[in-house]
Amino acid sequence: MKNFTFDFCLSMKDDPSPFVLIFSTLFIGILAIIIWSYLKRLKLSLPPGPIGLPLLGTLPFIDPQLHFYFTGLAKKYGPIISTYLGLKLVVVVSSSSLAREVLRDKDAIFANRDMPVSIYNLMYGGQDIAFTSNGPKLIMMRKIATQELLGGATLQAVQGLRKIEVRAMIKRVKDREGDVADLGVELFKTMFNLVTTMLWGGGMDKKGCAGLSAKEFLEFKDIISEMAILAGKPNLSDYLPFLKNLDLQGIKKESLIINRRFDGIFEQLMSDKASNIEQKDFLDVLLQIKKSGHEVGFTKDSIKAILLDFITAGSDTTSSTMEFAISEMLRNPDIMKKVQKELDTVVGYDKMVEETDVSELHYLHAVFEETLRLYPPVPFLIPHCNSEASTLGGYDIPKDTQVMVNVWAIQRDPQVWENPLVFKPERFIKDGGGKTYKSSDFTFLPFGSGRRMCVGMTLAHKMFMYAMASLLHSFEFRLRDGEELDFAQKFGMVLQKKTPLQVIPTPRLPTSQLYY
Ligand code: HEM
Repeated sequence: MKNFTFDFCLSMKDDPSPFVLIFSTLFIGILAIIIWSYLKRLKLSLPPGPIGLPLLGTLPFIDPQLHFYFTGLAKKYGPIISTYLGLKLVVVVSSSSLAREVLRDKDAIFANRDMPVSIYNLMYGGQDIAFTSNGPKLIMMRKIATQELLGGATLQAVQGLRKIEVRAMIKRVKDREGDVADLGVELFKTMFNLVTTMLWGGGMDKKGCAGLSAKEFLEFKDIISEMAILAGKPNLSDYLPFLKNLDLQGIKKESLIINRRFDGIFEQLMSDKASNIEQKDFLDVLLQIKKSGHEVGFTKDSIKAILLDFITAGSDTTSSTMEFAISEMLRNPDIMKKVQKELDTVVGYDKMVEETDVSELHYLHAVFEETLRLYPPVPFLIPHCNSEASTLGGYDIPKDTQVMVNVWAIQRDPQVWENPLVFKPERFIKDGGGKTYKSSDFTFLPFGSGRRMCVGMTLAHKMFMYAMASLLHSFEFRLRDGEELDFAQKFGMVLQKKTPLQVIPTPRLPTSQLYY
């Protein structure tokens, strides 16, 4: 042993091997990074939080169910915490006053995004709306989206499309009468079809839908869910940039595979468009803007990224909200009865729900808000990032910190909400002192607030109300014998139910013809 050590040292002295050179350079580099980040931290007054290990920070200790993890830390350290995940400083705010500071008072500073490797590879280098940095290009993209696709006038004009999709869903559920229906899949399919029809004039089962068969559609549902999980998954490459090229968890590889699946479809759609100028939909508008050489500077890839943004942001969020709402109503039959009583009064018993009925359904609207309170589909918003050094709650926040607004915790804060864990739509009824997601007190912000606020809020509201009203007016639902409701969640960029909601539907309306 003694000889071996001696020989090794001698051989190093004489002629250090490349391995030894690489190893020592790496070691010195990492040591320098650790000392540098430690000194940097010492100079600043950062929010409190767990320190973690050198280099890795708290990365080895985090629970992938981040909404539980950060809410637990807030209980220990207070409403603003900071921690290093690897080399990245992450700040999480969990009170309405701090949310106001991020999203209103310092909105212009905190409106950038911190792009994970998964999104970079999924979204064509992050050229979509959700990951474009704050600035003129973002303002222009949001303006096009709200004016051409998601604004009041356009949404009014495509009311007929919503009717087609919702009625098709009712028919599909009716066909499962007495059998098990997977409501999660049905609701997702309805939203997916609606969004894709608005985008390029075709959902599943329609000509021009890029040839998606029923089997391929189910694969797509899984892929979109997978994307949301991937995008929310802590990735070593995001937190330890020197590991980026190693892709230790395979997240980059998986993201690229998903991107290629979509890319094939988008290429097909765009070439179909070139030979078909009769239809006018969102893709036409984007292609026209690209052709006109508009200052926003759309490329083929940025158009694909925007399409993907709408498919992912638009389908899962709304359908997952509906799934949680029905689950809560199955757990609370009195609430279900109240909703159905309201439907029978407003709509009647001898016809199907029309979208024009929806504005009278105040109790169902309260169910929508209460579901968004307890199960916000985007529990930390899409993480924000600051374009310059700033402060929050009096603490220093260095430039490019990842800032997460813990909507999950804010909307369950016992100081704001009485019995916060109880599902109680009445708290949103006006004479019960109700709040609304459009109000600006920052205690209820499922769609965010400020310049990065969700652009699909009105569509989500319309679809939730119309689809839920139609389902609950048309059917009674029950679980299979001996089955229990499960409210466990899968954390990702979009929060989803862990076990899909499968129920047995029984028609409520007097004649079968109404369903077809
Ligand atoms: C219940 C349904 C929905 C919820 C709860 C929801 C919530 C959110 C939230 C919290 C954000 C991030 C806000 C922030 O980072 O500050 C967001 C962004 C976004 N949402 Fe939604 N959303 C829903 C449905 C939709 C729909 C239907 C669409 C479009 C079809 C859509 C499109 C977008 C887009 C494009 C962004 C990015 C905006 C930006 O970064 O500037 N969302 N949404």
